[in-house]
Amino acid sequence: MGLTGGIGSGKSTFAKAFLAAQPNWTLVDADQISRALTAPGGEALPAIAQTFGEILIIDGQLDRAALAQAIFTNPEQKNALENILHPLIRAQTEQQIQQAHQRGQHVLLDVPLMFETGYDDLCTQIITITAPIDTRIKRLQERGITPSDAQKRIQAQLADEAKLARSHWQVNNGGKIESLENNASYLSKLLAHATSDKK
Ligand SMILES: CC(C)(COP(=O)(O)OP(=O)(O)OC[C@H]1O[C@@H](n2cnc3c(N)ncnc32)[C@H](O)[C@@H]1O)[C@@H](O)C(=O)NCCC(=O)NCCS
Ligand SMILES: Nc1ncnc2c1ncn2[C@@H]1O[C@H](COP(=O)(O)OP(=O)(O)OP(=O)(O)O)[C@@H](O)[C@H]1O
Repeated sequence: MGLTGGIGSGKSTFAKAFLAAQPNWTLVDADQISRALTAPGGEALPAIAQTFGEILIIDGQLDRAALAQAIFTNPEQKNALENILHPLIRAQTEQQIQQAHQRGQHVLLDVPLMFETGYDDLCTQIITITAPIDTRIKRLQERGITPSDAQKRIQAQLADEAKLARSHWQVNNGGKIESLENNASYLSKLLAHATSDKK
């Protein structure tokens, strides 16, 4: 089952509530995989240093804010970073999905760039979380992301309308967090029932 939505839409919050209701499901999270690849000692760091300069890595730690500033203001730099990271993220995602299936678990696959990077091929159905852009910007601000940085990332992503045209389920997260959690729990039960004889 695929899960997507623009930055700050509520994917992680939804995933947590979805999984809490279904112990036989596991989360595969492309953002988490990407962060592990770029954490100290991460597999992608040497190539990032070579392409963007050693200056971006301080005491083994990637300067994520500086790299974000570089890629979200320059499409060529964004391509260069994606060319390094996306094949590695894809390989690890497929590996984690395979391992989960071998354990007999169903997978909730959280990928912010689901359609942009063709991960929809891996999914039988896709849930898209939506919320008005100004609401998302406000929520992201509480997480320390400035409105202008949030706007830049939103502009680098497929619009909600295009995501919804290729999705099976839309969950609106324009309201209270409890309402998102209730919808996640409801949908997880519905989908677990529908997929009870499949992986
Ligand atoms: C630029 C980086 C270092 C900024 O790190 P930061 O800690 O600020 O953000 P984080 O990785 O937690 O991502 C937060 C959100 O930003 C958005 N985002 C990240 N990368 C991209 C991208 N290439 N295009 C569009 N949106 C993106 C996503 O909505 C994501 O959920 C980091 O996002 C990165 O390495 N991006 C490239 C890899 C990628 O494409 N990841 C996202 C999909 S798998
Ligand atoms: N309905 C809501 N009301 C208030 N705050 C919310 C609501 N839903 C999510 N949030 C908050 O908004 C922020 C973004 O939510 P979350 O991390 O779940 O989104 P995301 O889509 O996973 O984000 P990202 O794209 O950055 O990975 C979090 O701080 C979360 O606690």
